[in-house]
Amino acid sequence: AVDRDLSYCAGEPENLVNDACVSYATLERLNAELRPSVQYLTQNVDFFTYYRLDLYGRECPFWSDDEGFCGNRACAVDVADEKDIPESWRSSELGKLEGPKASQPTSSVKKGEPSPFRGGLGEETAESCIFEPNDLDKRDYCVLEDEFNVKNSVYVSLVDNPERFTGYAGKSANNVWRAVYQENCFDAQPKSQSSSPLQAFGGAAVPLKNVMDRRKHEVVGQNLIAPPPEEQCLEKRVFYRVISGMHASISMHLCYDFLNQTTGEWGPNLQCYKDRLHAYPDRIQNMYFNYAILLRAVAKLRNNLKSYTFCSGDKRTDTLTRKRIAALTDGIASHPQVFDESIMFKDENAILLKEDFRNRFRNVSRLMDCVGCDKCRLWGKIQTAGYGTALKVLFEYDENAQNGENQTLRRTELVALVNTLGRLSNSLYAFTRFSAMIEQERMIEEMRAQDAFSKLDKESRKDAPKEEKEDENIMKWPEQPDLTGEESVSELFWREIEMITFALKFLWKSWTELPLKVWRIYKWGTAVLLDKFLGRDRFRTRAFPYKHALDEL
Ligand SMILES: Cc1cc2nc3c(=O)[nH]c(=O)nc-3n(C[C@H](O)[C@H](O)[C@H](O)COP(=O)(O)OP(=O)(O)OC[C@H]3O[C@@H](n4cnc5c(N)ncnc54)[C@H](O)[C@@H]3O)c2cc1C
Repeated sequence: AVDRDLSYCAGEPENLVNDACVSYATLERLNAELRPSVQYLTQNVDFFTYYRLDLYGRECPFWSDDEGFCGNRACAVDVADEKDIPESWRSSELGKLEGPKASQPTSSVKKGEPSPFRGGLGEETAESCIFEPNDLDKRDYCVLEDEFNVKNSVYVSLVDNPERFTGYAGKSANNVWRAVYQENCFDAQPKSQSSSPLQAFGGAAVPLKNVMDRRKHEVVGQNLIAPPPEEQCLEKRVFYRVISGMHASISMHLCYDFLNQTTGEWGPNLQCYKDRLHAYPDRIQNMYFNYAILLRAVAKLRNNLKSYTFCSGDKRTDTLTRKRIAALTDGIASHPQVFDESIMFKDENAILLKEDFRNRFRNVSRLMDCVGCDKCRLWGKIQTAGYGTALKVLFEYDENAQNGENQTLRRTELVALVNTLGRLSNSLYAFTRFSAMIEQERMIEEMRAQDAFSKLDKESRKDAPKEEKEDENIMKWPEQPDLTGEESVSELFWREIEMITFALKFLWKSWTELPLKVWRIYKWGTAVLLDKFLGRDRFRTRAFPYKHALDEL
């Protein structure tokens, strides 16, 4: 087990997060600075607090798992009432659309092109507010929610459905995690579509048995799949870090917002944290790594988001939302870059490797339909979409492109990206809280040990002979070096003064203690006489209270 103070946060450059260009300490500082901004966006700004998704309509494309469904109340999702949603996002508005190609004003739709929409949207509703293409763009790293699918999609308030402990566990959860990690088993030579254990996106679903046969990749021990060795290429290491960091962040949340089944109260569960994360510093490192790549992706969107249409139906709200997100992107951009994506996908296999990477990540996002708990599925989908969007921005976007050259993010992507950053920000915060609890626990244990020691010490002093204790009260003559005959007058004078002072103190002490001593001697004498009179021989063992003084004489 690694404690925070052993390997983390001691400053740069020794404590860099592997494969990122930033230390733990810097990421923690950044999080302290940016957290209020991220919290505000994800808790208070409508654009980021509602997510539209097909929560119940999609079947797991890889296996059938009828028994894996979680029936706990904590697994349920409260669906938002459409009345609470800005008008331009409602089904009635979405229903007016036909095509998938509506675009943000900054995208590459050329002037004079026919409108992609069939129905009139009303003056207040920009086309860009309602688009959500339902076909996969070749640059996408995840299979996005089809917001355009009016029939099956629902709006969910992310504030009312926080990610936390649900009790979802067992075979179903384990199967999903196992399949997610198996996406990391890249072949030696990247292939474009078919090298994934689940078959790349678009391929036929593979039965679970085949997926499970891949267990040969596993190591017996801590992780479901061994992390790729350091000598493996950066891209494969990054893939693993992203999924392991996401898993760690989910575990962090369920441990931090845990249901105490005895008291019915929600709160941090330190043992849960110890079991799942504290003992595995690599998992925590991957969580920090994810925070770094999310920060970099959001910073890269800085220019892009300046002209984004937020579609609340109210221009003032849109302007405020834009200002809020600009405060976040500017805040990140005011610090040195924390991750350098430009060094990835550079060698001769780059194109195939990137396609393989993308297909595998799409499969991870599709696996979220196999999660048997609604709440977990909701947050699983948001986070895979958030990481998918971050990867797309990192590897497909040009930071310095002019308006319109980069593909504009869909609402689903941007909401997922910012909420995933919010999740990681919370995870880092929870990590510092858990670390503080562990430190507190260590200090309490130390104090207990000290307490036990001093009790033992007291006991042994109690058993020591009384005379020794009383010796402490004896005044000792000041120690003075022997006279050599060469002392100066002033030295002799001060020696004398010291002796006189001591003698005066001694006299004072003797006089002030005299009544107490007389009382003690009187008590001792009467007790001895009484014992003698009663014929008891206890007086023989009764020590004279000033025996030591007599001994000295
Ligand atoms: C997508 C998804 C979302 C979920 N969301 C929630 C939720 O919101 N609330 C909730 O209560 N439960 C949620 N769960 C369930 C939760 O993640 C666990 O699966 C469950 O609590 C059982 O935990 P476990 O101890 O069996 O280990 P799991 O977390 O299931 O892990 C399985 C195995 O993976 C390995 N492993 C664990 N963490 C890492 C890591 N970071 N890096 C590498 N390897 C690792 C270990 O070998 C471990 O034994 C979710 C599950 C999934 C698949």
